[in-house]
Amino acid sequence: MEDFQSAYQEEKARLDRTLEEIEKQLIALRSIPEYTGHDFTEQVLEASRQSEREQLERSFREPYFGRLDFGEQGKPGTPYYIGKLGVGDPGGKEPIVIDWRAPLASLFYSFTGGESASYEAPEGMIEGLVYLKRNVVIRKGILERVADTYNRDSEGPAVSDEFLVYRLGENKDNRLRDIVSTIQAEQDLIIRAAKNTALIIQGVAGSGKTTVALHRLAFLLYQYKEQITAERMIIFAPNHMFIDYISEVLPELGVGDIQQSTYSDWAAQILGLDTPPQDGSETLTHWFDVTNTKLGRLNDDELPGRFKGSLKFKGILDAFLENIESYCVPPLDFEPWEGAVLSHADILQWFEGEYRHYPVARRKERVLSRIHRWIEMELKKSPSLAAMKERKKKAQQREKAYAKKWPELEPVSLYQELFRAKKSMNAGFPDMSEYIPKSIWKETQTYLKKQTMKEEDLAALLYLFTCINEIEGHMTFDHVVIDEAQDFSPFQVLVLDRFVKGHSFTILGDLSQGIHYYKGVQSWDEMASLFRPEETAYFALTRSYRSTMEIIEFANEILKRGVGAELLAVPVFRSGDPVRLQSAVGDHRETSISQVLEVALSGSYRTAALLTRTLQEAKQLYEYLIDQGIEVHLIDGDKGQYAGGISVLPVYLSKGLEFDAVILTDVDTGHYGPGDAKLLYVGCTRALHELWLLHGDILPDYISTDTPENGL
Ligand SMILES: Nc1ncnc2c1ncn2[C@@H]1O[C@H](COP(=O)(O)OP(=O)(O)OP(=O)(O)O)[C@@H](O)[C@H]1O
Repeated sequence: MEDFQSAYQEEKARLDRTLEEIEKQLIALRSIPEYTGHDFTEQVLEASRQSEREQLERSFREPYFGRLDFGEQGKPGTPYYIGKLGVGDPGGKEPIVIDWRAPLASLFYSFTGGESASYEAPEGMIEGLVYLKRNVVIRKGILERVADTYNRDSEGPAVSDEFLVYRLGENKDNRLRDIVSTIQAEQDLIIRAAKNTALIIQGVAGSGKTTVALHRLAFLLYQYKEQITAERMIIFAPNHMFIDYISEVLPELGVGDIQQSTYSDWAAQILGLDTPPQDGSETLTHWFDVTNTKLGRLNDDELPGRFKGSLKFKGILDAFLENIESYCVPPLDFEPWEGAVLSHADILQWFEGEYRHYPVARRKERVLSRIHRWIEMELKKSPSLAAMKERKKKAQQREKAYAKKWPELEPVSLYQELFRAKKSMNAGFPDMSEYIPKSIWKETQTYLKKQTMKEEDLAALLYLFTCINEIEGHMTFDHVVIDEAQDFSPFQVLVLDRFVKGHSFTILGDLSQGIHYYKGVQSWDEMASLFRPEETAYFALTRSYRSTMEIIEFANEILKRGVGAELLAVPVFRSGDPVRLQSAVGDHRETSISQVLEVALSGSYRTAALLTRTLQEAKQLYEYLIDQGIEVHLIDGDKGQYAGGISVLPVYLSKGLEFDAVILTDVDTGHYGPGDAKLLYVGCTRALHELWLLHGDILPDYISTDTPENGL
């Protein structure tokens, strides 16, 4: 207690000094009048002062969160303070606060106890001793908590989890938060991994994948500031609501302007489509239909998403395009008017000779504009103005007709051509129908005729785009994050790689949460095979930070029994209430649900979710609760924003989100079949503190009934 008091006093004094210094710097900066003129250099200087002012203001509220006492070999320990942003000392050599991304700060995360410690600095490996690792909580400039997670002078060599457990026990608000003060060593390795690598991360539910990926972006921007820009980095997330849910982490880390998109939105923009095809609620309802027991047992050739996401489909497109150059140029001379002839041989020479370095769509464009210029030159040779006019009119019509004889070199038209019936295909294109499963070929042909497309077609369309067009500089990325990557297909990633410099990817997901069995991957080897071994690195995160031990153990049991999974989540030692099973059938179903909701929310929890099996049930429950005067939000897959509070949603839409309390309804064999263990696993692992399962008569056999029934 005495130690704690003195540590608190010591930190209080240090905080006062730091705040004083920050204030001094702020006053100095604010005293410089704001520049509003037109001189470019001055404008740049003003922008930099403005950003410095904003950073100092943020540092003033929370200057740092950690202290590390470190001494190089043979030297005594020096205290270093680590914050979300570094604060320089105009008068001294050492910064007052070290940015969490700086090399020395890595020790704060990677040091897990033991005799010596080292970190990689620009000048080489630095070795020494860690004397103290201390967490401090400062809110609005006030010191709230001091907790030592390692002290060389006290008993026990390892770094304690106490502060982490305290942090995890807090209730969450509506958005995902940064974790700079408690990044764990295994997460830090991922955050600081080298840029030009395709990182593939398999992480159990709640292992911090999304959070870590966002921190990695902030790190890369700091570490490679000369080579990369925020605008050229992108996070692909499963839907707009998820983008909204994660939207506060990067600004909190002082990083803005990173693009956040769904694959569909991005693809639509590249392809110039007016509306991006989405996996809307209609498609999801189809694939998550409880009554269709056949759905979970279809093979890849019966699942359009998996077939069109496979490298086999890419092979079909390659074969389709293989000879495209040979049938691009129409096999005839061009004659704009009688007597003026541009031979087929000349046109071919332009297309296959002079312009051969360009992609085909560009070559077509170049050849056609050269023909146009040739016409203009020829027109000038006309014997009279009247003859010239006459020729021009004719030439315009014939030029148009000639251009139409060229195949349309545009991704959507080519894709439609691929699915066209043999008899109506344009000359030269090979018939690939025998290589595409009949049902998929027919279905795709039908909707393409109606000028509609599905999300599953986007990888192929983008691939066609990259085969016939050049990828311009403004389309490329310095780094790409793919979240929920188990739902991405190898073909999607292969196409994306064409837009990414140096295969700089962070690909993260959890195969145990692969509930969209109709698309995505079943093994990470499918992704790794897209890159050379030296370009990839694989990480596994097995520790789960979100839920209590009771919830993790319960969810693990579902995976063990339901899918025979062996790689299970290891909980952080944070204990809570037991998972509760509660019968809620027939007439009592709805009243039980609202009673449980009341109990679950009687504490200090801020967010709760009612997870139903289907969208239809979510809608009904939502109506019922609204009628009861309870304020709830329906999440139906089409919403762009996450409102927090109490949410009602089908379990398959809960992926990626988390809630203080989760109530799963209708957990019985009527709603969850033998193939639905992963779906329930996803639902259960959304809960931070409390989990309730409301059920009918027979529970699925992968639910552990060791958990006692808890009457209300
Ligand atoms: N080192 C950490 N310190 C504190 N909290 C952490 C840490 N790592 C993760 N968390 C918390 O754990 C929760 C889960 O994190 P996140 O959503 O990033 O995990 P995930 O692996 O993407 O989850 P899922 O796949 O289940 O959606 C979040 O509340 C996050 O703040």
